[in-house]
Amino acid sequence: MQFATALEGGFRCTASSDLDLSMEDTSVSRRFVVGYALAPKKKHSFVRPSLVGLASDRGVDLVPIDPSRRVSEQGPFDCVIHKFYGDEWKSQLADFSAKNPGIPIVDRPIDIERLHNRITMLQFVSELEIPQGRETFGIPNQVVIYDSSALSNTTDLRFPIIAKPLVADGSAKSHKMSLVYHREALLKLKPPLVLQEFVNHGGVIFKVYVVGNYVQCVRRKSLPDVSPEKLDHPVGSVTFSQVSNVTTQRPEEVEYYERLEEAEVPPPHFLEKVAMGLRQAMGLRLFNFDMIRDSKSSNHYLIVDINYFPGYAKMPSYEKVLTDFLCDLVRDEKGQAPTSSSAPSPASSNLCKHHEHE
Ligand SMILES: Nc1ncnc2c1ncn2[C@@H]1O[C@H](COP(=O)(O)OP(=O)(O)OP(=O)(O)O)[C@@H](O)[C@H]1O
Ligand SMILES: O=P(O)(O)O[C@H]1[C@H](OP(=O)(O)O)[C@@H](OP(=O)(O)O)[C@@H](O)[C@@H](O)[C@@H]1OP(=O)(O)O
Ligand SMILES: [Mg+2]
Repeated sequence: MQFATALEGGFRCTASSDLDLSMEDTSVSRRFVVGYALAPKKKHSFVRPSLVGLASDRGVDLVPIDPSRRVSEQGPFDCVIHKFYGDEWKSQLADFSAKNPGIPIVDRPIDIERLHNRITMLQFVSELEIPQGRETFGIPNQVVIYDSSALSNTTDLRFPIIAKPLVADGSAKSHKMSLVYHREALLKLKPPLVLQEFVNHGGVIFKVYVVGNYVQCVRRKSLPDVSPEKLDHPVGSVTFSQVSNVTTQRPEEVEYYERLEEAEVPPPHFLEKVAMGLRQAMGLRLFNFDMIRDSKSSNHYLIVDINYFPGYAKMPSYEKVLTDFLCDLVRDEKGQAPTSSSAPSPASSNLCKHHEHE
């Protein structure tokens, strides 16, 4: 049974058994060290002074891991968070884990890897067994293409189609997509690809951020709808990349952004069900998913993408949400709370309490 708590636009789903847990009885005072392994760009965007400061005030020190050295020779860490790709990194973590079996690694590379392939990624959504209520969800019709010869054999899909690289490994190439208006244009694409039906959705995408049991939905810019007339597009296809990450607003887009801010977000109880279902199915605690509302049916939603360790800094109050998560993680693993630098007595420290925001 889950509970949802309204919190600054997001909500926290709490397993009922967690509700009795109290942080008041911490008997040992000590600080906790969270090691983080992130690429420079991610480190810059995520490990902001505001996060480091809040975590530190709550007894958690964020310490960088140098990926070029053995992880097991760094630290000691009470927990590791990471976003890196490749076998070398995986074997580093395996070595660390073997030597430090009690230290949580968020999350397991084997679970993260399923998000690096756009087919296995969305299989989680298709397999989710959640009683569908007023709101329903699914994924767009899609096929995987391994070979150019298969490009002429995609009669099951309706145009326009989005062609996405099969591999989603964080490289610039893996974000390069094409919106394809007609069949001849398909033949120019380079497999391996996923061809996905483009679904008109009013130009708004919902990014649903999950941090453990916490869920927050934000609206973002998306591709505009394609009218039937536009299918006669002379160009055949257009390429685009990371539309939802665009930060500059052009003057002619003022009206669009006003509408974006007013777009109705999916109901919290629905988001909670999908988010917690995915969290459980994937075994991941740090991710977001991109969801669009089908313009043809006001209650039908499609999940088009799932990202591991997304750009949390773009989420309002991310410092608090992430600090709560790290405090809970340490508490759950160690059975004790970290000690706040500003709270002299551990007994008086309830800074990591589950429901302090209520
Ligand atoms: N099936 C679809 N129908 C309509 N629009 C779509 C569809 N799939 C993707 N889009 C649009 O294309 C954008 C990019 O798609 P997607 O999220 O799969 O790419 P990505 O590069 O992995 O994104 P991210 O930046 O989130 O990692 C989405 O944000 C959305 O605007
Ligand atoms: O660029 P940002 O940090 O904001 O985060 C983006 C993140 O880039 P980074 O992890 O390399 O930083 C992307 O990861 P890769 O697919 O490239 O691995 C992907 O998760 C996007 O969806 C994130 O944007 P958001 O979905 O939150 O808008
Ligand atoms: Mg996306």
